[in-house]
Amino acid sequence: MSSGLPTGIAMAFAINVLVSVYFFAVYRAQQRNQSYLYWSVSCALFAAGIGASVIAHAAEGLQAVNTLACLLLFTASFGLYCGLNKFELSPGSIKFYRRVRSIFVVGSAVITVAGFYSTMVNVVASVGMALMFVMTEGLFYQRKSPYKSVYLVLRVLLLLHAFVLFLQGIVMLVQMLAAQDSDTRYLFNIVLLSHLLLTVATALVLPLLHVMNQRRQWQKLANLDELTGLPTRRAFVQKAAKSLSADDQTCHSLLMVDIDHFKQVNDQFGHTFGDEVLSRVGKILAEGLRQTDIVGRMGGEEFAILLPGVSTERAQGVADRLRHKVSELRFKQGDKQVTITVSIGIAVSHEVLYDWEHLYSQADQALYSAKREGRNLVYVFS
Ligand SMILES: Nc1nc2c(ncn2[C@@H]2O[C@H](COP(=O)(O)OP(=O)(O)OP(=O)(O)O)[C@@H](O)[C@H]2O)c(=O)[nH]1
Repeated sequence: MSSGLPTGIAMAFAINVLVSVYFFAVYRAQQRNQSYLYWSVSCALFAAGIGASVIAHAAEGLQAVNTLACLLLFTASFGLYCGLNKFELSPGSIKFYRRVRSIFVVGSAVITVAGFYSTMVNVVASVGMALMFVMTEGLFYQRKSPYKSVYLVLRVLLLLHAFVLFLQGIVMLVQMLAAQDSDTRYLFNIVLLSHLLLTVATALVLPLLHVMNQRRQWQKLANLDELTGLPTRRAFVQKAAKSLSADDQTCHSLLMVDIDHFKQVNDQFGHTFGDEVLSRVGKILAEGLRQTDIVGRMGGEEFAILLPGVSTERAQGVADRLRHKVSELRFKQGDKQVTITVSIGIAVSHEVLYDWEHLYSQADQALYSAKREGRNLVYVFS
């Protein structure tokens, strides 16, 4: 061994032990998220595999230890796959997992058998691990994620490591066939280096991504109304104002929808019944809208719908359809059937960069007129 090799090995060993302990600590802190446990075990196995291969090299002839080292390293690469397969940001399909598990079982058997042919075992292990890293990279393939660029770092490192492992396997095979014994330590150092980069990247990137994703989900939940699952007033106003300020639409229609005599509904049938009414009306309003339309619960029994690029006539048609659909709802209360109605006020912006407050106030006035005129009506602000 050159003087550089033991240093590289010692570093790889130490870093894998450290990262293993670190992942285990994160596993305990992160409500026992299994991905971290897999990665912790995977790093511990890498460290053990590195240790075993050092022993096998130091004492020539310990072929069984060399085989054990290969098995440990191969299992470690499978552990990395398993952790990412369970990671909420890159969940793999069960079918794909079963295939990879079969490859792992077959690969382990082949390594064990190849262990009887001294050098062959290193070739098989190198190629097997390369395959495992390619499979792991496959977990990100075509996956939609808001953190694509961060994942790109991991993907590149996974493929790079797979490539150098594969190269190492090929070089060892050629040497074996040519019965040569030239120096391949430079390649081994490159393998160690690329693995080191991968280990450090997973240790830094994955927990960070996890926290970022959790924060994103909490934000999403905070923007949704618990009862109806629709955006809250704040979230709706934010989205609507953004949509209004976009200059690619010529007009926007805002519909303010309010359940009629909802206080009576609550008083007569109870708050739980009132909640069910709100929930079902929310569903009806959200149904059949386009992707660009925005619906939200403004509070109490009031909802709002913004229809970008929709003129007065079409908005009136949508409002009439919704009003009709709500009036067709049937709520069971004992042996009675209860029906409800809604009033809708419409305001339409005919200018680009129409002010949100302005539009909202006009739709509210139209809604007030609909209520005043007898309810169960659609009224357009004029
Ligand atoms: N069940 C239930 N009731 C709610 C909720 N939020 C607000 N309310 C009730 O909604 C009712 C609104 O009553 P009002 O503002 O007087 O309106 P209304 O009775 O519908 O009368 P009009 O709008 O004029 O037809 C109140 O009784 C509130 O307590 C909720 O989340 N669940």
